[in-house]
Amino acid sequence: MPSIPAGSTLSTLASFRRLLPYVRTAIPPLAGGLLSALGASLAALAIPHVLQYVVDGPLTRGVATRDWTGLAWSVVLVLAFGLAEVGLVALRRNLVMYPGTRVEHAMRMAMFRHLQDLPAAFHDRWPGGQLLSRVMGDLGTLRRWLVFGLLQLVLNVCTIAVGVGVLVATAGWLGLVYLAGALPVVVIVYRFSRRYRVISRRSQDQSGDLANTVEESVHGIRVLKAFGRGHDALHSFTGQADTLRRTELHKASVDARLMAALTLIPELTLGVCLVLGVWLAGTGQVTVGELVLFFATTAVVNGPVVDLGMSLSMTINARSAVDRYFEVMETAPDLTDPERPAALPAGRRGDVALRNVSFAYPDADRRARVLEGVDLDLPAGTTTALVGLTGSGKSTLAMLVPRIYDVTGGEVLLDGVDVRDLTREDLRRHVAVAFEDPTLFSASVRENVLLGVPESGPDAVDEAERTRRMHEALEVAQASFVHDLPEGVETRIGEEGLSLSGGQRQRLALARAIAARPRVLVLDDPLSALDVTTEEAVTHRLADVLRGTTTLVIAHRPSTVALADRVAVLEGGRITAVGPHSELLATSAHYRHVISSLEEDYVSHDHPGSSAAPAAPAGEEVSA
Ligand SMILES: Nc1ncnc2c1ncn2[C@@H]1O[C@H](COP(=O)(O)OP(=O)(O)OP(=O)(O)O)[C@@H](O)[C@H]1O
Repeated sequence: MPSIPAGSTLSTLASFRRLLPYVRTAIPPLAGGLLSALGASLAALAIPHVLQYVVDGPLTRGVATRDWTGLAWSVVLVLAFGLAEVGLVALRRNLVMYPGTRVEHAMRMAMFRHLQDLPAAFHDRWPGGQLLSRVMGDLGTLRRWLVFGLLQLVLNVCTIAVGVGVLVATAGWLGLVYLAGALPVVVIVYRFSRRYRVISRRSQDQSGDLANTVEESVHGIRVLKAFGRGHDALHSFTGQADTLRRTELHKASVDARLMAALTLIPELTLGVCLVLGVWLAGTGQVTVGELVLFFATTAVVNGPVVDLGMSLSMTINARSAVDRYFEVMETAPDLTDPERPAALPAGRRGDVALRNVSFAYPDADRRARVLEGVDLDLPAGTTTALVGLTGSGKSTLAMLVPRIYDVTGGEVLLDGVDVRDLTREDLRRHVAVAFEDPTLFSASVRENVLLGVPESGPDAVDEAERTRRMHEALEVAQASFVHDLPEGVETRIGEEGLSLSGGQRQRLALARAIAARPRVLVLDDPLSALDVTTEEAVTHRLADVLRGTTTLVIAHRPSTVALADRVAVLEGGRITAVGPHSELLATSAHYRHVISSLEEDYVSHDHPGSSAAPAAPAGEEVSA
């Protein structure tokens, strides 16, 4: 499990206070809902008073005087209070329903936005399932608490307070005896809260882990099937599901013990009160009507005492949900826009320069730098292939240009401006990326390809131009297969393009980068899944399109090197040589070594039986 914070040291009140910005607009309707609920409770508490009046008044006198008017009025009053209770409960439901869903929606949107702003290092560390369970499950828990648990908690406490006040005022000692029953309740509730909080947090974390396992298994279903590991995945899932089940059972048993105590203690107290009450009435210290009022009121109060358990557990679950939500929200997005963003100079066309760049992954040892003192110029309009042995840091270097990660030291300049001084929007507009492992979204081919073409804003591109760009990009990327899809470019492709082949997905990702018409194109081995013929066709067309665009292409295959004007060699975290392919072959032993290992990989893994000849730039001979 990565270093995800567990639990919070904040008090419950301080923890909930963080909700204020989201619930502010919901406070008036929620308060209205609370008042309606309190009104309903008061109406319920008023009914015993009418009963006392009936017993001590009309019932006693009416039998002797046959005056039933008072009794009739009492019946009308009981009916009126009953109807008021029902009406106020309905009003409460209506008042709280919409604000609750609004708060949930706003918090969900805020979290999603925040997740987009969080650095790639955060997503390296946090499993998707944990985030999913926070965005979905925890916010659902919080909504239910806001519209039900919170109101219920306040309502229960108020009803109990008013009810106990009425009991003490009605029957003095008898009321105090009832109140004494609250002492063990307070101790039990305190101990329960401490215990339940730990279990509640554990259960929510375990739900997140389980969601993560489902996500990983579904995502990697092909690998699991290919290696016949479905059974192992099921085994691991069953283990986690069992652990969660045990935690839930533990939670339920702690909850049930509280419920039992909250049911038993008031009943026992009531038994003592009954004996005492009968004696008090027998000795004339209270009237029969007062005794009826007392016990009818305890009947109203006992319900909220029992419900207190449920509203408390809902509150504790909600508190864990709030903690889990803010653990994500309070993670600072370190890839932020500068306060005073710089503008790219007009008339320049994408010079990229890396100056004394060093980089270490956030969780790695600071001394274990992947890059150290990298200096590299990518002149505007040129194509540079980046080569190096596996693990030498090529992808890492490429990710520094679009600020997927920020440099640890040094600077990356785009047309002389540090990329950290640009807004991310500006940067994304000018730098497009295609990765080896392309992600496509559950959307149409058109939407996927045009992802980087702005629809609105100062650089908005009109619909006709968007369509033109899409067709051009699809043609360059040799992705004409989209026209054979059931609805052509309007066909929705599955999550991450799972319904397409690896090569088809790569070509769409490449088309997406091309359609964005960036100043700078970063291609991380974007042709690796293509067959020889398609690769040659794409390479040929790409060379035309790349003219005028500054391109950094990570080469895992000799053929990709063929695209480049120059080659940069990454070795031991540094750029050790830059120059045309032929020059490097003559001067750099390491380059020859890298190229020969690329050729070996190419022939033995990718294209057995083929030679590396097409890979070499025209007129060059590749040799180790
Ligand atoms: N997210 C990450 N967190 C920590 N270390 C990482 C991360 N990604 C890569 N690394 C490490 O950084 C080093 C460079 O990785 P990188 O992917 O940049 O190499 P590469 O040259 O592109 O490799 P390949 O040719 O195999 O794709 C490797 O040692 C790798 O283990």
